Amino acid sequence: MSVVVTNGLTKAYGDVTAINDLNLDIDEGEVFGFLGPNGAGKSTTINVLLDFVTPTAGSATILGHDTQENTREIHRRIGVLPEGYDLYDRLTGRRHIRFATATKQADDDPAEILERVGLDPEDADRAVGEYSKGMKQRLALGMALTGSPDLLILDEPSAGLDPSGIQRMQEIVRTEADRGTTVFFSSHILGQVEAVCDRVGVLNHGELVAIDTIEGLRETFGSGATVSLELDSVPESAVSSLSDIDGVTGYDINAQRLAVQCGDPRAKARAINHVEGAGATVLDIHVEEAGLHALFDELTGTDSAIGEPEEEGVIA
Ligand SMILES: Nc1ncnc2c1ncn2[C@@H]1O[C@H](COP(=O)(O)OP(=O)(O)OP(=O)(O)O)[C@@H](O)[C@H]1O
Repeated sequence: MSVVVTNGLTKAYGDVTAINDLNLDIDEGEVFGFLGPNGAGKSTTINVLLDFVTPTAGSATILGHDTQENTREIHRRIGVLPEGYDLYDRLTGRRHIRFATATKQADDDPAEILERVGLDPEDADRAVGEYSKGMKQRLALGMALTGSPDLLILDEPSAGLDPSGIQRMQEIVRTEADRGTTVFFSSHILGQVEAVCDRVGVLNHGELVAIDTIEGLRETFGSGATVSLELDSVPESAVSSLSDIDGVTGYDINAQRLAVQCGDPRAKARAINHVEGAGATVLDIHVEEAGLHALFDELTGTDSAIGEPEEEGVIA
């Protein structure tokens, strides 16, 4: 069953087209990564889905309801972790969860939810004004989880989280999906999306430039792999016609090591057979798949290495 559907969804702010003719169809239980650099239109899409912003053209449905007509019913059945959430400094974490639970007319145990997002029982009774950024983010995720939502909309869910918080958040996302919840996971961090998402839509300047699984994107955009062969010798005949092999896009020679760039997965075996056919003995093989960075740089025309935190790829 389709849970999120957009048809030609478009939103312009004056001369700026924030999203243009967006067509999405996201299934029940799917974790859908919505990936794009800053200003791509991710938050605008979420704001339109939540009916906080009126589209200029097109329409959208969530759980079969028109987003502009059945807003109340939709909001009752979804959990949202927005980018700039509002928390009340003077209220405790527990009160926030109680408030979210009451709004959804649910009966969640606040202690269970707080434990799930990794907030200690002592912190549950502290005023949120004393919380760190990561603790606030955990609480906001907990609020989104109340009422066992059919759809979770998460905007940059890892913001402010430490590595264990990120791991916990990712586990929650997968657990929710396993129980049938659809997750709309918006982020500009490649590693996050790759770690949890079944499918990815890449947004750039308001346009959906690709939509597929990560593996599918790799195949379609042919970012390929480099096969490094350690040889006993590098006969001239082994390299002279290497570029003629279907799917081989280039090569480098460094002493006895031959690195062959393959745009097509099948080219790897062809290159090895070719080299052996020319009389060389392959002593060792190392295959390096093209990084996701190259793939997304290609899709968005950005340099994802810029502003990259230690372990994450960021499109910036
Ligand atoms: N209220 C607004 N008024 C005018 N322009 C806006 C408004 N909101 C968004 N925009 C413009 O729409 C475009 C898309 O912005 P949006 O916030 O949706 O991007 P994003 O992908 O969420 O970016 P980020 O990753 O930085 O949060 C940008 O060019 C932005 O300047």
